[in-house]
Amino acid sequence: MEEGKMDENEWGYHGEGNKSLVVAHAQRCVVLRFLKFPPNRKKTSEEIFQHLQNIVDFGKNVMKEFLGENYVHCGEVVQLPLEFVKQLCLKIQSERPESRCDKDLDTLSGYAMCLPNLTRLQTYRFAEHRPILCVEIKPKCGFIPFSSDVTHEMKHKVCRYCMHQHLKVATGKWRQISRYCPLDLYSGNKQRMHFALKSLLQEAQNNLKIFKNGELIYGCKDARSPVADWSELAHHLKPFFFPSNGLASGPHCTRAVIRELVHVITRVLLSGSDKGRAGTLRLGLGPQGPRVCEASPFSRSLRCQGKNTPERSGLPKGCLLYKTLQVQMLDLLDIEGLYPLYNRVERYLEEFPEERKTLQIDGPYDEAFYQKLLDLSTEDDGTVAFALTKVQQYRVAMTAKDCSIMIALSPCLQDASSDQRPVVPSSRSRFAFSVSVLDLDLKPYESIPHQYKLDGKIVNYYSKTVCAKDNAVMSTRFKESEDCTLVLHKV
Ligand SMILES: O=P(O)(O)O[C@@H]1[C@@H](OP(=O)(O)O)[C@H](OP(=O)(O)O)[C@H](O)[C@H](OP(=O)(O)O)[C@H]1OP(=O)(O)O
Ligand SMILES: Nc1ncnc2c1ncn2[C@@H]1O[C@H](COP(=O)(O)OP(=O)(O)OP(=O)(O)O)[C@@H](O)[C@H]1O
Repeated sequence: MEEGKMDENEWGYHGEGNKSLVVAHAQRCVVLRFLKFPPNRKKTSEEIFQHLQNIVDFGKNVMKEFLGENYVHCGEVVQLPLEFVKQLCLKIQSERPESRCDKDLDTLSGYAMCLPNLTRLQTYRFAEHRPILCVEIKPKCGFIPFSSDVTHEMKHKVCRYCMHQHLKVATGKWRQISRYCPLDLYSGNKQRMHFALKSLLQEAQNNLKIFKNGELIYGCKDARSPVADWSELAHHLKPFFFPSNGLASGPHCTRAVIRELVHVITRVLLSGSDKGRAGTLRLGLGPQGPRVCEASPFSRSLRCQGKNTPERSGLPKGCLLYKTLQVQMLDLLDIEGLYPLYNRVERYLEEFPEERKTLQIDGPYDEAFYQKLLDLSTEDDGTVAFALTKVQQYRVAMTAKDCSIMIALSPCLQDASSDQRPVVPSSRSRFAFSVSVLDLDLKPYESIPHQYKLDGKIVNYYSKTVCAKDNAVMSTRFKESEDCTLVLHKV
């Protein structure tokens, strides 16, 4: 960043999550990511710098190793003029969704992360003039816990996302239950993946966003957001998928465009485009746990039709979904098995608080930290070292369960070379694409008790409320089995 030249008018609000807020440069292909905090919980500049540096180090030393260097963009910590940050904060305030305003942008430290704008195709420093479509997916946890420490039988049948949906709707976070199930997306089975993506398009929540030329055109901010409009989305997408064809508008056109989008995204997700040195995933965790979630409308529909559970097509090893799932599976013990180990570390730290640094609880997230994560043993020898390894693996797994995948697509001519970028065909066009992963901030050690409580709350709510009313729920998720069958055939 050229400090003297920072002008807030060159930056615009781009998006935010629970812990950070992102602004994008109008011309250049970069974003600034600021931390956010509750109004009365201010941190010192030094603490904020260290927090951001830890995020960068964790990306470089851990996530790049696990996921591959082409997928992970760590960025750098930058120091900005305080006046610029203050003015920027005032400028963007009105664009922030109300539901995110419980936290304030950090305007006091002057530190932020500078990252490539992942809604643009990577490899370009400057924004391309060619149109660019970008789909952001937050896939969440793609497996059902296989740990023998799980005490709630329901957790072996229904995935956390599907159970959590019910609690989220009950507490007003979202308006209606989504038909999306992460296990369908991670299945590697094209039909299931199509179903998962179409379900995300129907009920995006915070799991799907679509950007055109860097601008958000689809996705909801909170439960008050208007219902998604597919015909408007199709209007935006039509020039990408049917560039020279006078496909009439109307429901037929909308369906055709959405189908193209779903098919292209599935192909990209199954591609192993990572040709970098790293990404040789050293975990090698095999498929474990059930293949399907009993609450997924897809598997329910198959059962209604008297069919067996779908074949496990499996994800290709090079693809980002496969690698992400492997990192998620570092949660070997489930929170139920992990929590007593966390308590062991806590007791140790109460006795020897000065050891917190040696144990690398708050960093540094270096090569040594990474190496310890590769120990997959689950034999508890009663030591603090064992407990600590499992705690750190759990934090990394939780990070992978909450990250997002960005797919940028740019149309390329039928015969043009793709500048060595991978290309995905659709029926009527071709796209150069890039896949990246974002929000790879290591989950804090302190969040473990919260995770433990939340887990119990999600399962108890689901078991007591939803299972008791199973028939009623069936009718809200998909009215009739024929209806669901129809949807499966259409995609
Ligand atoms: O616990 P979950 O599964 O609800 O995930 C939280 C997310 O909610 P979601 O279910 O995706 O709507 C939540 O997302 P939203 O703020 O709801 O968009 C955050 O990503 C949160 O992470 P952090 O505490 O900010 O680091 C996430 O918390 P972590 O559990 O990943 O710490
Ligand atoms: N490098 C990037 N390029 C383009 N857009 C980005 C980039 N980083 C983040 N974003 C956008 O900003 C949004 C918020 O960022 P991010 O997910 O990192 O926030 P967060 O607060 O850490 O999220 P969470 O709620 O999961 O904790 C993302 O959903 C994405 O749309």
